[in-house]
Amino acid sequence: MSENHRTASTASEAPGTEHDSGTQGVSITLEGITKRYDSGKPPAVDGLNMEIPAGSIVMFCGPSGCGKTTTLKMINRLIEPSSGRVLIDGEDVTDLDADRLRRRLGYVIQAGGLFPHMTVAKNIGLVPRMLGWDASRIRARVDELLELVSLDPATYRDRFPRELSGGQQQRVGVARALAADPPVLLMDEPFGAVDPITRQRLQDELIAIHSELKKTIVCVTHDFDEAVKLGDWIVIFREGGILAQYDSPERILAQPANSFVEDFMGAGAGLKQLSLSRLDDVELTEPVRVRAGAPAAEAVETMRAAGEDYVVVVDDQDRPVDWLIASQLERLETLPTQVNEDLPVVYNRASLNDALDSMLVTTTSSAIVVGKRRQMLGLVTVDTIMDVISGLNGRAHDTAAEAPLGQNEPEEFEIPEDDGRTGRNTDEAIAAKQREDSTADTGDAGDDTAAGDPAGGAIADDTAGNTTGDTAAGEPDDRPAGAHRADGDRP
Ligand SMILES: Nc1ncnc2c1ncn2[C@@H]1O[C@H](COP(=O)(O)OP(=O)(O)OP(=O)(O)O)[C@@H](O)[C@H]1O
Repeated sequence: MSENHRTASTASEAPGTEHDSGTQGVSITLEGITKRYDSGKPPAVDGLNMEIPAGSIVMFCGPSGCGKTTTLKMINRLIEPSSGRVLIDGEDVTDLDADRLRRRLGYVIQAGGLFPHMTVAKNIGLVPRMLGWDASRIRARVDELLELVSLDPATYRDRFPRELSGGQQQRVGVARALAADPPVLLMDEPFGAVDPITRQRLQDELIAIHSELKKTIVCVTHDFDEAVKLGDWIVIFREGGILAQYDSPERILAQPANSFVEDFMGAGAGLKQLSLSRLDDVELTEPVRVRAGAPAAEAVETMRAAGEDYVVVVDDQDRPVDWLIASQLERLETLPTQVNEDLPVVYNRASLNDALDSMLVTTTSSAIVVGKRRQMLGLVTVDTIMDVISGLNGRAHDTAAEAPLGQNEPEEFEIPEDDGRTGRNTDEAIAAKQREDSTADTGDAGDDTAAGDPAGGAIADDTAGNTTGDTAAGEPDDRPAGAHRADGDRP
């Protein structure tokens, strides 16, 4: 289980107070926020109510065009809500002037969003300069932040963004967002533009930074696995900023609230649960260990005495060399000393998913777990992994009581009079209207582009696909707010 998940239960209680390593996170409350870009169309976000607990990481997930970025940008007022309020630590953001807003909300976008003509130090010092800090204070802060994001200040301070790799630019972007020590960090697809290995490293660093600073982090992602890895809580939106589920990763994986969430997660949700647990966290099985080069007959005796039918051969430093079943042992004079490269070996920091992968590749029902210097710690078996899945299902139940509140109260939506239907704002009416709008969008992608949406037709196409599929399936019970309210064990 990742560090952030271990701290999830305390994160929601984190006070919004100062401590030694900086300002801790504060809560964010969305009160019925709606964004309507175009008066003739359904809102991009509709009557969204949501609590984001202080000090937690909340991941916004959902298909393209469902309103994730719009919701995020309404928090820092890059987009003004058409109606509703956003409260940061209980204070309405519309009452905050630009300086106070900058101090409270750091913002990270893809590829860091750095100014190409400014050095790293200038980029990071941008907000402190606007806030009138003196030069020596800014310089000290820049160096402190570069250390925090694992970049050597002397090497990187005076470089320009073009002289950095994608991952380094992203780190500088995070440092810049943290410059004025805001209690809240908003991130929009922060790791979208880097390769998978750098992405994994940056995710691990974000978890480390979060466990040190305890900021409130709201992060938009396309990648559900990233949401599971980073999130204390995950929000899955459907079109129109409608909340399909707001819950812990464990619970979303074990108990998706509706078929939309199930479809969004795709196949293998059970397996994704395994990426929540590390081998470190599970009890390993101790096999019969025998020394490389020893007489095979002795090994058979030791194996029989232990009531087992296989042994693991280790070298004099306890590193695995081979494993042998009884019939193989009986054919040998002495035990092998040559390392069998095909052994399913996994490190103890790996996830259970990694362990299962290694078992599948070698078609064995267990894997050898090693720690520092490749010393064998024990075996993990398929049975252990199955037990963990059942345990996660139980824990998913436990997190239900802590889940933050979230639901939509869609605003009254007038069906145009000449449309031949009557009635307002029923699920069916909205669904029918959306279906119609989506069909119109698909046929006229140029309209969206003209409205200022840079992704234009691509978004319209996706959206049309989803809406038509969902509503045609006729799942009135699938409305997210209803699904939440119907869930008796939630607050
Ligand atoms: N400036 C704009 N003018 C008009 N419509 C917009 C504008 N910005 C976004 N939209 C529309 O609002 C809806 C939500 O867009 P938003 O960017 O919030 O979605 P998203 O979930 O972040 O999508 P993606 O994952 O593709 O970035 C989409 O239908 C989009 O076309």
